[in-house]
Amino acid sequence: MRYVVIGAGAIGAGVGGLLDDSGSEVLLVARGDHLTVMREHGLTVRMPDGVITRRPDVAASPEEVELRTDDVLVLATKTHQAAAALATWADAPVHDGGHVVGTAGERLPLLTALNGVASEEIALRWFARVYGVCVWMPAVLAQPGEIIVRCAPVRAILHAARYPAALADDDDAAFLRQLAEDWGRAGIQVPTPDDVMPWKYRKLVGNLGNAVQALLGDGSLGQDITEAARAEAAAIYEAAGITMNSDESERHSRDQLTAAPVAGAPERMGGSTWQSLDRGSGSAETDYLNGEIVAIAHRLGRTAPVNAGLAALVRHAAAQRTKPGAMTPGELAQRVLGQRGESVG
Ligand SMILES: CC(C)(CO)C(=O)C(=O)O
Repeated sequence: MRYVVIGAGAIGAGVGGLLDDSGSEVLLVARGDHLTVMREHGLTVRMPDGVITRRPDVAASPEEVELRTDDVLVLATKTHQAAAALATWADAPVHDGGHVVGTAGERLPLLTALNGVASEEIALRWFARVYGVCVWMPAVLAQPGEIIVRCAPVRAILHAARYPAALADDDDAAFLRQLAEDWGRAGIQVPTPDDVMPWKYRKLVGNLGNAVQALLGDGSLGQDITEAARAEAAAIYEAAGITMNSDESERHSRDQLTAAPVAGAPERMGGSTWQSLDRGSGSAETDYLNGEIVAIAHRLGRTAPVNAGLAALVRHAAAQRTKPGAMTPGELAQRVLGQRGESVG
C-alpha cells in the first residue's frame, strides 16, 4: 500500500517520515515553504532517540499525482480545512494498468487522522470507505521541512476503525491488519477497536484544554477553566446520550507513550491550537473542539457557555494573529467563567 498524506503538517509529515523510514511507500501533500523545503532538502524528523532525514515523494495537489488502486489516503489537515481538502481530492482519477478505473472518492480508503469527531461525517460526503482515527501523537512542525516527534520508542498511538462502525466487514479487518503492520514497523501503534468514536469523544474532552493552553501560553495554567470546560462537556454528552471511553481505559491505552527531551527542539512547544497561534496561521480548529460541545448543546436546545467563550476567544486570537500567552489566567477566567470563579493559575 502507498500512503498519500493530505495535509503533511506535524502529524501528517511525522507519520509520513516514520513510514518512509521503515520501508513503506509514502507521498506527502503539503504547501508553501514546508513543501519547498521538503522538495529541495527532504523531510527531517527529530526524535528523543535520533534524527532522520528522508526524501519521500511530495506534491502540492492531485494534478501532480497519479493515484493507484493500492493508495490509502490519510487526511491530516485540521478539521476546519477538511472539507476543502477532500473536495479537491475526491474526483481525482485512480489508475490501474494504464486505465482510469474510478475516482478517489469511489475507490480509495480514506483515514481521518484528525482531532475532534466531525471529520468522519465530513468525509462521507465524498468518500465511500472512511476509517476514523483517534490520534495520540505529540508532534510539532518546528520549521518548514522539520518535525519534532516527542515520544520514544513508541512514537504514536492511533486507534482506527471503519466509520460508521456498523459497516465493518472482513475486508475492513484485513485492511486494518495490514495498516497496523505497516505503521507498527514505524513505531506507530494502531489498535483496532470495533468503534473508534468512543475513543475520539474521550480524546475530544482532553483537547478542550488546547484553547486554554493556547490563550495562556502554558498548559499548567488555568486548570480550573479547563476543568469547567470538561465538566460542561461531560454534562452535555450525558444529556445527548453520547458514550465515551473511561478515563482509565484511555490512560491504559497510552501507557506506552513516553515523551522525552528532543535535541534541537524549540524550548517552547505546545499542542495543536498553541501551534496554530504560534505560527500565526490565521485560523485554528477550536470550532471543532470546544465548538463541537457547543454544537451538541445547541442540538439539544441548550447552551455550553464555557466552551463557547473559549472558542470565541481563540477565533479572535487567530484572526488577530495574537501569539500564545497573550492573556492572564485571571483575565481568561473573567471572560469565560464570569462570576463563577477566578483563576489564579
Ligand atoms: C495531545 C496531542 C498532542 C496528541 O496528539 C493533541 O491532540 C494536540 O496537540 O492537539
